[in-house]
Amino acid sequence: MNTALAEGTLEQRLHELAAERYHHRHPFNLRMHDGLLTPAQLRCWVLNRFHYQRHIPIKDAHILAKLQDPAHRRGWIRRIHDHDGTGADPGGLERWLRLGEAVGLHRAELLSGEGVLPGVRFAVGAYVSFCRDKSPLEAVASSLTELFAPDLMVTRIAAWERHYPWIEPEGLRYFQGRVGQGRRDSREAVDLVHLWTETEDDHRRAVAAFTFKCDVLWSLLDAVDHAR
Ligand SMILES: O=C(O)c1cc(C(=O)O)c2c(n1)C(=O)C(=O)c1cc(C(=O)O)[nH]c1-2
Repeated sequence: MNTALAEGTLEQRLHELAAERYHHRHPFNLRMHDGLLTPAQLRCWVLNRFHYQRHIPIKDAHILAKLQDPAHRRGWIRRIHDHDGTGADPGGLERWLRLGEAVGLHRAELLSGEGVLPGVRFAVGAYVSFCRDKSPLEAVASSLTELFAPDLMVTRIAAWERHYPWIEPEGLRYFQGRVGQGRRDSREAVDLVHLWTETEDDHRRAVAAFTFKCDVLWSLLDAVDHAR
């Protein structure tokens, strides 16, 4: 496959798919951005998203174990540090716990995992299993939804500041820090996917992995949206 052509085609296809299927279009996110969620609904989202969040370093450890090149492992291991913390940085999971407190949850509630909805458990479990069982190309390609997460977080930060002033500003720190990390991580993942995409079939599998991940994120929000 012509490399330049393949790179342009892959990114174009991901943008087309994201426009249809990425969770920025989910009705729950649209209501969040319009300021229509109750405090209880926002708390439900934060608690259930923590279940996703705490499994990100676990799925990244599965990916790390597949990488043969030390330079690739050196890059990927940073993702685990970003979430779990290192040195003076408490890490993204700790910032998410503080987000929980800012919306009125106790960190013990988040850490216990009680209250995680069945649909969220299934969606997150499917993502971890996918990264454990599939090829490095597919596992890394499934992270490419992160190409679209930073813009969504910028929208979310503005919407929270405007519509939910009862949330302590400290709660926004996770998203504020994640915008830059997400841009960097997704560019690195794009480079790896390009490196490993040699055939039409590789291209098809990368696109399928991205589509699967859009469905994971969408299913998670479906479960939260239907919670009573
Ligand atoms: O808040 C969001 O909308 C959102 C989306 C995504 C994503 O698109 O996968 C991630 C995150 N946040 C996030 O915070 C995060 O750490 C993250 C890691 C990954 C991944 O697949 O490796 N996605 C995402």
